[in-house]
Amino acid sequence: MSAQPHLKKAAILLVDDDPDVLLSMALLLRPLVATVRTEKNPERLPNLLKQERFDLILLDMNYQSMVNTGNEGLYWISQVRKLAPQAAVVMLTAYADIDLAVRALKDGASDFVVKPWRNEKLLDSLEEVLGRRQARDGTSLPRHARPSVSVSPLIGESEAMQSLRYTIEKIAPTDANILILGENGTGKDVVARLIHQQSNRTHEPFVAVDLGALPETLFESELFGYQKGAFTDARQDRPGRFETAHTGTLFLDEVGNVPLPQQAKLLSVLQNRQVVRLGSTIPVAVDVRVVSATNMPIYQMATENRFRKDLIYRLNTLELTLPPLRERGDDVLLLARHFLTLYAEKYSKPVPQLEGRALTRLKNYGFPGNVRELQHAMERAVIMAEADVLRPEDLFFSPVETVPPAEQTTRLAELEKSTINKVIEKHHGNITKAAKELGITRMALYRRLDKYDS
Ligand SMILES: Nc1ncnc2c1ncn2[C@@H]1O[C@H](COP(=O)(O)OP(=O)(O)OP(=O)(O)O)[C@@H](O)[C@H]1O
Repeated sequence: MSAQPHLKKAAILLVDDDPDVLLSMALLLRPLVATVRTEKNPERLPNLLKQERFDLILLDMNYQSMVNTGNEGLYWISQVRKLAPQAAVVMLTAYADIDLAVRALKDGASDFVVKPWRNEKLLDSLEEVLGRRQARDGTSLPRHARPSVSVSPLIGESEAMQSLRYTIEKIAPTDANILILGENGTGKDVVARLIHQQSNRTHEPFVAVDLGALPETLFESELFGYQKGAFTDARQDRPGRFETAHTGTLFLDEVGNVPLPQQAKLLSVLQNRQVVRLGSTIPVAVDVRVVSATNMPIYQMATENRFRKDLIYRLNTLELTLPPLRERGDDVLLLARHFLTLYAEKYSKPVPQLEGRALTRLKNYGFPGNVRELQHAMERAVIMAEADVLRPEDLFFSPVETVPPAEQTTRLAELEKSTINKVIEKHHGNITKAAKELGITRMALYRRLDKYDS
């Protein structure tokens, strides 16, 4: 165990306009701290704090470019407290500024360090501040580490779901890599988080990467990190997701979308359990449990040489397949009621009742978009429902899930055309009355009729 366990996991930002101070602090801290950033110009703080989350900010009280009253320091404490309330602030002050340091403490700083500092003393102070902060708000220190990851409840009492829950309980604590298969919206993300939550790594980081949304060009820098100068925009060293997930769980979502050349790189990191940041030659050991997920037919892809078999074997020490919603029997109703209650509360509406024809419609629908589609349909129903009991018409199942876009447009146009014809027939060809019933102007109705004629 490291003598400074909190420092080891922390992300620290150093702000001082003296480059020598920044350099010597960074040299001292880098070997001991997970992430160290330095910033010369305090004006950049608001931007930096929006982009990144820090556990501790070491802030100088005086800046030469400004009036030397120490008020700049106090001003910046107040800004940090607003923009990054989770971060502890430690002030750097000159010996003569002790009164000011005391004011800084009153304004919310956690401690102060007097320049010139003694290295051991500085490290002790930072470690102590980080420890106190963790005890206070129960957050563990690395950016992504929380006592437990936030997980939606896994609802379902069908046999398939009960057996899934049992399997998760059994495999979560094993540390084996897990591949989760299943159609879109079946709950792969929820299950990945649950596995982390029930694992021995629960207090360590859970880091999720959507590989489907990651452009090929960013794959390496995002996953493996980079060293300052590795490419034009690499202004600072940055750890990748593997390093950030160190000692925790890395969730590789949409792993089936990774192109072959990147698959080789991923495989090599998983085999060697170390990453080399872009622009560096020094390997960094990483201890991560990898949970991955995909809705692609990954085994078929392997037979077609579109996915590496050896990579599958690294990922699927254990494998889970989530059943589609249409195979979960009455779970559809449990989930529907769960989402109706959830959204009724969110939108401050009464919980609509689900019975009769609406219930039948729900039971008979196939849910190609699975739980996500059901969730959206229930949210919409809560917003649109006009009575206490839902009607079948209140249940809108997205055609997007079932019909390709071109066909949808044609279908909508057909629906519109037949509705217009029916209304005109009903009014025996009286365009004024038909337009009124349709809620459009006569001109608009004529334009529609022209369009259908052409
Ligand atoms: N069993 C469940 N109980 C409650 N909510 C669920 C359940 N399964 C899924 N959900 C909810 O449905 C939505 C979709 O789930 P999730 O994102 O986990 O699916 P996914 O399989 O990862 O989808 P994709 O393949 O598109 O990434 C989420 O809002 C999730 O909270």
